[in-house]
Amino acid sequence: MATADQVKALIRCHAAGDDARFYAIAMQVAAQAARSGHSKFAQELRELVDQVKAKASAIESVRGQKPVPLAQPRGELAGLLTVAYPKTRLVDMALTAPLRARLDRVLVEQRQRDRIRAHGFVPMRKLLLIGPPGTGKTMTGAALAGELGIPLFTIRLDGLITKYMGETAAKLRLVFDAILSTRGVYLFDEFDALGSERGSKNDVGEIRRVLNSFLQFLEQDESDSLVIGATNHVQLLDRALFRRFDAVVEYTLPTVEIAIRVMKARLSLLDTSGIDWACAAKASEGLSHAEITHACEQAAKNAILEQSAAVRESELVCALEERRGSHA
Ligand SMILES: Nc1ncnc2c1ncn2[C@@H]1O[C@H](COP(=O)(O)OP(=O)(O)OP(=O)(O)O)[C@@H](O)[C@H]1O
Repeated sequence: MATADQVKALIRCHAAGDDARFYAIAMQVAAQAARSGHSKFAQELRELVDQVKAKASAIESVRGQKPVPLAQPRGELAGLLTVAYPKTRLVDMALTAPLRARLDRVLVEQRQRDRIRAHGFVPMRKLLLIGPPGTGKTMTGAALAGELGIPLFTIRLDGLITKYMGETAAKLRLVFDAILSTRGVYLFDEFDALGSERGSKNDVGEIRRVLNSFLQFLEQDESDSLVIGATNHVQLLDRALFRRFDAVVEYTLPTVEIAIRVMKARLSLLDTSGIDWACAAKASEGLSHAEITHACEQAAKNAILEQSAAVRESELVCALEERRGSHA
């Protein structure tokens, strides 16, 4: 039977979340019980520990929260990709219900990808995010990586094209090799650089070639990574690109409700009891999530510099209007 010390140690391990030690002590108790002739109790205890351990490990792998070894792009890849390990979650974003549902669906399919594949289907993993600047496309890449506990690799295509003029297709191959070998969220930001016909006449030929190789790589890619293209200029994109993605997800400027959520979240550490949110939302009309966030930060800093814990509505409205003024 368990000694008083063992019971106390079990409680301490439980409080500290030290599962490994908790199971070890439980097994010690089982061994002692067996030695003292309580073999039925010992057997039951061992089985119980095995069951609980198996359940905990299944939950961990479904959540995809097993620690991912730190991946750091090396050699040539280092100039093409930047890596981050975001802690961002979808709850950190103010999202409309339909957008949230679409992103949740991506996560569900990712978390259950083995089951989906076992039945001969392919989980959703190639996403094209479209919409105006500052509406959360990049943040979505970070949130999906944060939710799945995998690294976020960012590839700036415009940089890739200008920096490696003439050899971009070969560089893209390196990126797609990485996509296959290291599971992560791969975000091709400023994606329109591939679909657009901007730049000098010489660039156009190069961009076409790169676009074609990109489409080929994307089509052949059967990895476990998420490949995300994000663009502010959907009208510039070649329609051929759309078909290669599993889903096209649209981002828009915030509704009144979403604007209020963005402001409340950004100012949550300060006293906002004096703010009429409907009035602040009116002043934020036409602004993106990013611009509203910046205006909140400005109003918050003003309050801090004035040694006040409260953000005044007039300060916030003024900061929002200043941002709107810079649109004109
Ligand atoms: N849905 C959102 N909820 C909360 N904050 C947001 C949201 N969208 C954007 N933001 C804020 O705006 C910042 C910039 O957003 P983000 O870079 O994701 O926009 P984007 O659509 O990728 O813009 P760009 O095309 O200019 O890169 C974020 O870091 C965050 O502070």
